[in-house]
Amino acid sequence: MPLIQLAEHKLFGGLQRRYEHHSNSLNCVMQFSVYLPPQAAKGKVPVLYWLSGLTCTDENFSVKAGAQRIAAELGLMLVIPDTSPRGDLVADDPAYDLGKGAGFYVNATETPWAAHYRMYDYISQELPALVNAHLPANGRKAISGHSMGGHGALVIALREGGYSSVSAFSPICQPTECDWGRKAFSAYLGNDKAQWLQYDAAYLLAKTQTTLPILVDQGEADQFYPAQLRTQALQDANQHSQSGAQIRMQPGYDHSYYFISSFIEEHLRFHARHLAG
Ligand SMILES: N[C@@H](CCC(=O)N[C@@H](CSC=O)C(=O)NCC(=O)O)C(=O)O
Repeated sequence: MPLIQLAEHKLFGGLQRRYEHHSNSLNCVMQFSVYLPPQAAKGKVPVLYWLSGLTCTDENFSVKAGAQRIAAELGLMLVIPDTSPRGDLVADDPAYDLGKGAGFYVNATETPWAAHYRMYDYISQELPALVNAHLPANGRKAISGHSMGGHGALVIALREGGYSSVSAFSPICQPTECDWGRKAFSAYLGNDKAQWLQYDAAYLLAKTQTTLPILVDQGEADQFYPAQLRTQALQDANQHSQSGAQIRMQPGYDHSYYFISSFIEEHLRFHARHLAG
């Protein structure tokens, strides 16, 4: 599928671009953003995929996180997808935590969602193939995200392999046991809780024997902590699996992009180290 370039801005010596394409997984037209660091003008570079949270598009992280200055220094390409399928033919819900803007990075099996809501396949398969085919990517990749996107990043990295590292800000760690997750998973996946567990980071981490480098930051003043995020479940799973994940509590920080912009540099340096290794 061809990529149509919608916008381009020079930024810290590199290029911030927005693309549109038809997605076979999602059966609709999608947009995503890319930051190409200056090094990408001369050769292929590693890629960090960023998954955003509820209500976001690709623009929230692009505009608010302040990631591009460090990505330019480190020679990291940033690929920033949308959070759900889009368009008039796509099912939606009036609530902010279901439907458009709330794809939860799962492959829906239930009506009316299954026709388009296949964000797991889109992020883990289709988008990397598209990036590798059309952009100067060197084949090495890492993944990160925030809240619903932190859940998506952890689940995809733990299930798929192939990522050098994973990190998350304020992830929904145990969606099978919180209101956001139970609502979305009932709608998208139905009532069989065995199906839900394949998208539960705490469950997956407890079972894993992975040596994948994992970094998680959680603000202690986050308005969704602990009820929706259930960080303790990830900490328990980490101890159980001895996976060596760094799960850091950050006093005073809330759930917002102010938190993300305070620690994004550390996350990018963490990923760059492992992408180079
Ligand atoms: N509108 C909702 C909360 C929506 C919200 O806080 N979204 C977060 C992600 S939450 C988990 O996935 C977000 O990133 N918002 C975009 C931004 O630019 O801040 C409510 O009122 O509770």
